[in-house]
Amino acid sequence: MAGPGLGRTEQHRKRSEGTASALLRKMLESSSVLLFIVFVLIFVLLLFAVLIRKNAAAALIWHEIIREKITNFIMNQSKEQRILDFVLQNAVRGDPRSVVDAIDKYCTQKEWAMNVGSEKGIILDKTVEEVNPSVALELGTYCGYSAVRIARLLKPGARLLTVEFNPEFAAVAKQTIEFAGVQDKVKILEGPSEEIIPQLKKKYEVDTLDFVFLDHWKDRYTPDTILIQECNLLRKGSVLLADNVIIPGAPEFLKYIRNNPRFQCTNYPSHLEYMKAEDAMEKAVFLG
Ligand SMILES: C[S@@+](CC[C@H](N)C(=O)[O-])C[C@H]1O[C@@H](n2cnc3c(N)ncnc32)[C@H](O)[C@@H]1O
Ligand SMILES: [Mg+2]
Repeated sequence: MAGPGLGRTEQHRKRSEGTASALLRKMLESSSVLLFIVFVLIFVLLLFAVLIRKNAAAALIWHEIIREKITNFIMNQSKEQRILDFVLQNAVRGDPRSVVDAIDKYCTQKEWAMNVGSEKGIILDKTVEEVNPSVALELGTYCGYSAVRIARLLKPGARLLTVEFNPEFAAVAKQTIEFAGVQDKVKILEGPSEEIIPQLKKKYEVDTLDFVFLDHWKDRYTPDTILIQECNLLRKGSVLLADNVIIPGAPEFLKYIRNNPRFQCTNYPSHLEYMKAEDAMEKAVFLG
């Protein structure tokens, strides 16, 4: 009688041991899977960190997509609003140079942004001083950084028309420009460049443009340069300056403008705003 009873207990014990070891095995298996995932994640993050340092495209994805979206979500505020807040708190009202410097400081130390930046800004300044325009056009206003940079160099009575199709960016730029005290020289034209350019003559009383700064989406550089010519907005000696011809890059524009006998081109090697990656600006003088 005792034998079979003991056997059942033994069987039960063995079954329990079996279940426990299966559970342990499962736990070990799942924890090694977890460990493997953690290692892969760390490896991907390290790889990405190296890529960010070495590769401008990876850095832009990190700054413009991943980091910016996370920060916007946490702070419930756009990066452009943060740039404006920094300007309002750190620059001097009515002093355009301090506005430019504050934006450069924010974008160097806190968050990357697509302003022309301090290094290429010097090329922009020199070109504006050289041309000394009465009427200037900027394609791509963003937060108003380059608009303030250009406007501060304009002679009395000269004006800058700056085109921006993103209403949020245009609103930030308006406040930046007003704070810098250059609002009398700058007019923000809200809308897509392809719609605004044909309106320049009649609606905005432009005869010809002395200076054009191309800094909007790169695939619009060529069609908008053609449109500007078709609308008879250039005179002999008008100067176009195109930013970011290397990064993000405007190869089609470079091909078009350098092979066009009506333009004389000069390339100014530089670096992508707030980064070490190589970039350049292309100047094109309209020969008539
Ligand atoms: C690189 S950012 C301009 C930066 C600015 N020039 C600066 O240096 O401070 C480009 C801007 O062009 C605007 N944009 C792009 N394509 C456009 C178009 N076809 N018409 C009007 N705005 C455009 C974008 O919304 C963006 O704000
Ligand atoms: Mg640019």
